[in-house]
Amino acid sequence: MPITGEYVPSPTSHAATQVAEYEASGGARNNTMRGKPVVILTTVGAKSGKVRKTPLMRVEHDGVYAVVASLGGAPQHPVWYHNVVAHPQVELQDGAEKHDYVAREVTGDEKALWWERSVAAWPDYAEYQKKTDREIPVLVLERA
Ligand SMILES: C[C@H](OP(=O)(O)OC[C@@H](O)[C@@H](O)[C@@H](O)Cn1c2nc(=O)[nH]c(=O)c-2cc2ccc(O)cc21)C(=O)N[C@@H](CCC(=O)N[C@@H](CCC(=O)O)C(=O)O)C(=O)O
Repeated sequence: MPITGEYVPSPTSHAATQVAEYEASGGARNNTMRGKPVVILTTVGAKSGKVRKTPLMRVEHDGVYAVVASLGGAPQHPVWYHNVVAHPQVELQDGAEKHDYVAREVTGDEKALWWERSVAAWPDYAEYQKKTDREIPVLVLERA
């Protein structure tokens, strides 16, 4: 079910700009970070109910995606993580394709597998985890 409601762009200008250009070009422009592919996650605000869109590194395996709430290894989770926990029905745009997904946080062996896939896609995740005592959450997104 597509997410509807008032879209409020990120206050982080580079993120808001990346979302705008990515969406306006059907995923053809501003779709990478240092040459690696980026996806756009659409969530519903946990408190505001507003529509939020967040550029994230692309982690995918057999049509299943993972999103990594790294925030560069900051001590706190990114705000979008709380949105996904509160409203697991999300949308993800990967290039020209945008679909509905249901997100769930993974733990244990499943998290270890997806963490390996995440670091393979974006090696900096390993550095981020070394920077913080916070365990960086990984959420798996399966087609709704
Ligand atoms: C600044 C803040 O952003 P955030 O949700 O914490 O997300 C921070 C970053 O993760 C976000 O900027 C990412 O896009 C950064 N980022 C990545 N961040 C990651 O965590 N992982 C990545 O893999 C990643 C890749 C990436 C690639 C390209 C790029 O340009 C950015 C990338 C924000 O949007 N705050 C809003 C609130 C947003 C919000 O969702 N509010 C909720 C409240 C939620 C609550 O407080 O419970 C609501 O509306 O109800 C505000 O202050 O108005």
